[in-house]
Amino acid sequence: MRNELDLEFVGLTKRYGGTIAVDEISYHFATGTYACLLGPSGCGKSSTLRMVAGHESVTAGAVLLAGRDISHLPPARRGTAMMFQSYALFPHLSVTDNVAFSLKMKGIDPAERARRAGEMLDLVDMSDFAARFPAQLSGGQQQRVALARALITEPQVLLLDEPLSALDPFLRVRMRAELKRLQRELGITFIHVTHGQDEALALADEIVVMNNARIEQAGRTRDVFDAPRTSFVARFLGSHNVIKLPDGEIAVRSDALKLRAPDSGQLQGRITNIEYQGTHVALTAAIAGDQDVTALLSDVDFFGAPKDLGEAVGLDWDRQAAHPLTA
Ligand SMILES: Nc1ncnc2c1ncn2[C@@H]1O[C@H](COP(=O)(O)OP(=O)(O)OP(=O)(O)O)[C@@H](O)[C@H]1O
Repeated sequence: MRNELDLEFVGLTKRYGGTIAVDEISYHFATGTYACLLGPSGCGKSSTLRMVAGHESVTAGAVLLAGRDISHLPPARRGTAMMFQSYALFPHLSVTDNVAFSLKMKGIDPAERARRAGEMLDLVDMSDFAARFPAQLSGGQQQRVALARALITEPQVLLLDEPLSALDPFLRVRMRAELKRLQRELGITFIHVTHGQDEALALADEIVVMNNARIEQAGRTRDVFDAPRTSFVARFLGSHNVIKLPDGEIAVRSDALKLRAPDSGQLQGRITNIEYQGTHVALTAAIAGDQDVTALLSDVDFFGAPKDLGEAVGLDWDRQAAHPLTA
């Protein structure tokens, strides 16, 4: 459903000289959506985000927010705020002054600035660190300050460019939950750029998968994951097999492939790898046409009827688990 505060890309295009970084992409983000722009390096994610933020000019097309074309407005007047990959805090300013910086630029008086910065630090659970300087904070703490600094402008849309990439894996998972909590509490749209599939699946209500400057597939996260339309999306999201059959290519989730006795099932294969993954066992089999497929079996199923390398197996799947691919 459309809402007057929604964000929309209309034929959004970015060229750098002869390089086309973003090629006429169109998409509508409902207000309050957590969306991830996902894709391999160089596919145009950051350029898209920077055009929304106003840090990069729009070559053609438009970014609409709340019904107005913001494509040519200065960043501070767009209703968006950006949180960068490197948090880019001012080293010589305290946490409070970093957070309050944009209010100072707007000429808001010191008492009001301190009050609103205090509220924001509370929101990101950093009140105890208000007087510290950035160098006295951990990476995760600096990131919370950067979030508070972006949110103090009360944006309708928060733009996040690889916000978790500088954190260690443990902290990354914790901050992921924090981001989701914040987005729910604020009810605003988050557009989060990542090349991590896990991150996108964990956070996003909607994912926009980009490839070669275009949107390859987009929609509700589960809809895209459950029914990839192209081999690129199936491979990029992972956990899928792309299988070439005589009548075309299909994607089948690894956990939907079932083992059968040799000479039964839809495909015949020979086991080439068995990988124990704790709760699951990933079993790879070579099938006709020099292809590999992976079946993800629960540990109980696998160890109930263990297999050996080199054994012949049949492979099968339910009809609704096969998704025909267009390319
Ligand atoms: N300032 C620039 N001048 C020229 N070409 C650029 C510029 N910025 C980006 N590009 C090119 O535009 C394309 C898209 O880059 P962009 O940074 O948007 O990709 P990305 O998907 O964000 O990649 P990454 O995940 O590596 O950050 C790439 O081919 C890149 O080399």
